[in-house]
This record gives sequence, C-alpha cells and structure tokens, in this order.
Amino acid sequence: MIFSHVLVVDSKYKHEVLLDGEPILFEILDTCPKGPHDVPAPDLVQWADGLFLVYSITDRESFNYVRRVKQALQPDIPIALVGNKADMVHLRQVSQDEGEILAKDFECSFAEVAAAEQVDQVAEAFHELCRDVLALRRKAKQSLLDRMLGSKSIRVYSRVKSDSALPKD
Ligand SMILES: Nc1nc2c(ncn2[C@@H]2O[C@H](COP(=O)(O)OP(=O)(O)OP(=O)(O)O)[C@@H](O)[C@H]2O)c(=O)[nH]1
Repeated sequence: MIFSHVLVVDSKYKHEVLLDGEPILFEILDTCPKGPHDVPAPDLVQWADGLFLVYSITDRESFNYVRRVKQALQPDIPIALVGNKADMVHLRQVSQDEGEILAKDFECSFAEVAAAEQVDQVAEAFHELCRDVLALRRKAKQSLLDRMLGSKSIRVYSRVKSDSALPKD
C-alpha cells in the first residue's frame, strides 16, 4: 500500500513502517513554498492520499499560510493540522486553542509537536493521518459494495443436517 503526504520543500522521502500490524510505505513529498503566497499546485494534492498542514507555533504567518493553503486547495483527502516547535513556548505566537479551533473548522486531527526533540510525536501524527486514510478507503470500499449489491440486505440460509430432524409444520 502506498501512503503519501504533502508537507510544506520540494523533496521526496520514503519510509516503511508496520502500523497496527500492517506494512505501510509512506511516500512523503515536502513542498517548498517560495514565499507566503506560494500555494502548492493542486495536482500535488491529487497525488497525495493525505495532507499534513504544518505551521510553527512561534510564527503567526505560518499559521495564516496553512489556512490559505486549505482554502485554495480545498482538498478532499484526510488532513492533519500540526503545530511544530511546541518546545519554544516562550516564543509562542499561536495558542493551542487556536490550533484546535482551526482543526475543528478543517474537520481534521490536530497535534502540537516538537519535531526537533520528540520524534515519537511526529511519528504518531503520521500514524494518525494514515489511520484516517485507511478508514476512508474502507468506507469507500464498503459503499461501493453496497451500491453493487443494492440496498436490500441479503440473508443467507444454509441447511444443516439437523434441519431434517426439525418437526415439519
Ligand atoms: N526548537 C525547535 N526548533 C525546530 C523544531 N523543528 C525545526 N526546528 C528548527 O527550525 C529550523 C527550520 O527547520 P527545517 O526542518 O528546515 O524546517 P522547514 O519547514 O524546512 O523550514 P523552512 O526551511 O523555513 O521551510 C531549523 O533550524 C530546525 O532545527 C522544533 O520542534 N523545535
């Protein structure tokens, strides 16, 4: 299975993990905005299965940037909103509440992480997004099955040997 994500530098990474017992290959595309109004091209988002919107809690402009990206791209794939540099609280410009409110607005997951110090937090954010991608796939598969089989439920009855011993009515 290929899982992809778009972040905010123009390079690709691959990383394989075992997630909930399932092997997952992450293909990570880190998009590099040239400036505050340089929004990633829509085809990048079409390539991805999930989208990471990362800002720095010490940089209000980066928070505004992810808001612009979401508005410009309107992605219909699972999103994770991530506030980085959570260790630098003394320089905080974006509160945790603001991050949570924006995530509610985006209907997506939210985490504050300190990527430079806590690799586990970053991994967990990736895993959460991956679970959302897999859940969406399962849902899409189920609704395809439902459409193919029709809305009527199908009951399966199989005659077993002891049936013949049942009294006939
Ligand atoms: N204190 C702290 N510093 C961080 C953290 N994450 C990244 N940095 C620092 O922030 C700087 C930018 O980090 P990059 O990994 O280059 O981040 P980027 O998103 O590529 O940043 P840009 O090059 O500005 O796009 C580096 O000096 C990192 O060491 C963090 O969680 N805490």
